[in-house]
Amino acid sequence: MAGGRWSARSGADRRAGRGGRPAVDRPRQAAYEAVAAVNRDDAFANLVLPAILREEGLVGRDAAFATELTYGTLRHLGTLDAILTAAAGREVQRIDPPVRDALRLGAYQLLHTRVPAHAAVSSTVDLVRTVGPGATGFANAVLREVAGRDVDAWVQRLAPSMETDPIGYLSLAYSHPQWVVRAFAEALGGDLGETTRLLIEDNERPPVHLCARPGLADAVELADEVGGAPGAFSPYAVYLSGGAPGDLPAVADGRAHVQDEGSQLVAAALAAAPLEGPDGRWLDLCAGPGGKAGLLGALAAQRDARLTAVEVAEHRARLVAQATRGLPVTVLNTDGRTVGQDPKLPEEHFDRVLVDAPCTGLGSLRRRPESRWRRQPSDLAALTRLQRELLGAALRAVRPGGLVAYVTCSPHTVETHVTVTEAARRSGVPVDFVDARPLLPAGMPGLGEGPTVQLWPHRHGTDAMFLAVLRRG
Ligand SMILES: C[S@@+](CC[C@H](N)C(=O)[O-])C[C@H]1O[C@@H](n2cnc3c(N)ncnc32)[C@H](O)[C@@H]1O
Repeated sequence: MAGGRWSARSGADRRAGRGGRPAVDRPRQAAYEAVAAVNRDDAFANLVLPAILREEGLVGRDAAFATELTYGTLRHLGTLDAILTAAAGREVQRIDPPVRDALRLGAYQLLHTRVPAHAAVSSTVDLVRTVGPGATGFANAVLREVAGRDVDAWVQRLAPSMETDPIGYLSLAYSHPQWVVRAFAEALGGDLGETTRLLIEDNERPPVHLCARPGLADAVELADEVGGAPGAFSPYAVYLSGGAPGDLPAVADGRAHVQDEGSQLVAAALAAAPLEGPDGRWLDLCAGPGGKAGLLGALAAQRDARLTAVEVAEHRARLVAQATRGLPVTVLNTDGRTVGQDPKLPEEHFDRVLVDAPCTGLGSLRRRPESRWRRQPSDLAALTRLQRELLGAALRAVRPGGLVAYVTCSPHTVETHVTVTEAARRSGVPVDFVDARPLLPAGMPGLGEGPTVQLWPHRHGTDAMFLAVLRRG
């Protein structure tokens, strides 16, 4: 990622106005730098923003405001761009990129925050003065036009009708690419009301969840310790109300790790599935950075089992080793598809296998504000091929009678149902679906007809994790 490039000019140079007076306040400057790095350099907001906040020495309310502006602007980019195009009278893509990013931040403040309109306009014009000095008059005029309506009125003016073009309407109104809206609607059985609730949830700030590692921490006690609340579904989950989770002693000393509750549930489901015969050899075929391996490793420790955690990317394999220190886990930095070729990955050897496959990540858009704009439908072909190959390798690795859990953090049916059905069909081994619903906590609502399970942000407060559990015959 190219996040380091944001600081090519010093903060003082960028901020100095006439007479050395700081022209732009530091949180807005930081948000601008982050949004520009994401749009210009393909940086990731969750990596670049913390670096900028550190470099600028922003903490507390200033850091929170910069974060809100950055994430909000990136999430709402589609709607903001449509509005800016209309307000500017020209395609937003034809506006000079630094001025365009400043306008996006200004429009976000006008339409989605309580910042008074005059402050949003004047601070953005100040910003434009430093990044595109010839465009201050243009920026002022565009933002005054934007400020003339609230966001609902803009959507009403610009979006197609919900009756004749529901996907187009939802895409513009809730700032998701059309192909993503279509994929969500399909995965939700065509229910556009539910699709709308999902899109709204995707634009919210996601909560931080901790996983209290079984045998090392208790969720209720950990919730008391960190001032959080025990999770609604996972017995290991703790909901944090705020603050930096990395600073918590429980995380620093390995009793807990940061992990979405949905990820906890699908990993724990593999461990909970009934199994006859030996149960000591567990395999995680796509382990980096080690969230699910951390939970499975802790469960393995309680059951005298050992987890082999495979990760193809070297730096991510190192993260897995860090995340599983002290647990009965062997980390292999290799390609999971080498089952049967790598002596450490023999065929018909493992009792329980997790394939947490690389995917589009459309189920965790809340956490990665830029990813909805970066992902393309054309990504699907290569990803689904890799998913099929990895699931095929898992089915070779598992012993007859053993279990394979196939997991994605995407609800796209091509990555979920189609991949599982195709991989099982091509595997050449007998495979049965295990009903995954009873493997999740009793009473969990909205789990559908089975045998697979799809979790949803708007139904469960989790990422949209998909789970299929297969038993090799
Ligand atoms: C969705 S992530 C896994 C997340 C992880 N299970 C966790 O809970 O932290 C998929 C991982 O698979 C890895 N990967 C991609 N292709 C692979 C392959 N052929 N063999 C093994 N790992 C692979 C990626 O580098 C990435 O770290």
